[in-house]
Amino acid sequence: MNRQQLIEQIKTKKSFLCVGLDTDLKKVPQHILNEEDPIFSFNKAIIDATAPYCVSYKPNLAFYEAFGVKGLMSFEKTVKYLKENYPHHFIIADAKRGDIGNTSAMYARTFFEEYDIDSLTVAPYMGEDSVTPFLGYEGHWVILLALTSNKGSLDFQMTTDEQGERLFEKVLKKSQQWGTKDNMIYVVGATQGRMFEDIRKLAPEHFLLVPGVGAQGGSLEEVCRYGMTSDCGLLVNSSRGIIYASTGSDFAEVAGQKAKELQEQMAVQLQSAGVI
Ligand SMILES: O=c1ccn([C@@H]2O[C@H](COP(=O)(O)O)[C@@H](O)[C@H]2O)c(=O)[nH]1
Repeated sequence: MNRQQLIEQIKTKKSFLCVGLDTDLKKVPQHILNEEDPIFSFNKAIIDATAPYCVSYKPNLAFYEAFGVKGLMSFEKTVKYLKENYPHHFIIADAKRGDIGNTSAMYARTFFEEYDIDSLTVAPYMGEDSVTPFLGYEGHWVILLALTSNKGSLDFQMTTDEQGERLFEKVLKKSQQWGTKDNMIYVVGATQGRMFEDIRKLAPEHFLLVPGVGAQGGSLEEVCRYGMTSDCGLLVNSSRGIIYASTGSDFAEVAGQKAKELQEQMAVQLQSAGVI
């Protein structure tokens, strides 16, 4: 999916919601565990219930790899289900990859050729040759970690050099020599609040993937106030806040309601920013 198509989807659906498929068998309703492929069954129900309200899905690979080959098969089935039934939803593989060049090239092959997923999260800290192998795929995106939602973002990302430049700022500047707003998105945690102002000084037009609304307590309103652009420029993720809103037999219905609530708040933000 290219940038223009993503923007069209956001405007049509009045939503920039990304539903996180962090499927944890310890948290899914009991009856799902009787299914042949419980992870896929859970995902399918969540996807069918939330698809009208979101533009994107983000399976986090950790939740699939934790179950070895079986987990990867559930991941593959989920991606295939999305592509066949909801081809206009932007798929993010949250795998936080990145290695020396030839190894990154194999990761790129996995996600962009084998699975043909729209985008992949990548860690920037091994530098240019670890990121550029992901950038040669038309219609596919690198989502580079810039300023993450966790407390540990203070440990490295917020540290400054002698000139007072913070490490996340260096990442934003340097990486724009490798990729463009048409193939690179940055991760900025919703918990970073007003820091979106600083991010926008360096990346005024890039899309931002924003995890941290919901379970981590980030504010959608604040993210929009400081981070929204005239094209929206945001994909806001919620995983646990949607998919585990109910652990009963009504889990999918309640997930749909939660996604709808977020979509309605997003429509208000898009309208007041003049995006729609
Ligand atoms: O800075 C980051 C980068 C990635 N994540 C991931 O996003 C989701 C958030 O899940 P919630 O349940 O909505 O908190 C999860 O997959 C994280 O690994 C992040 O939270 N922060």
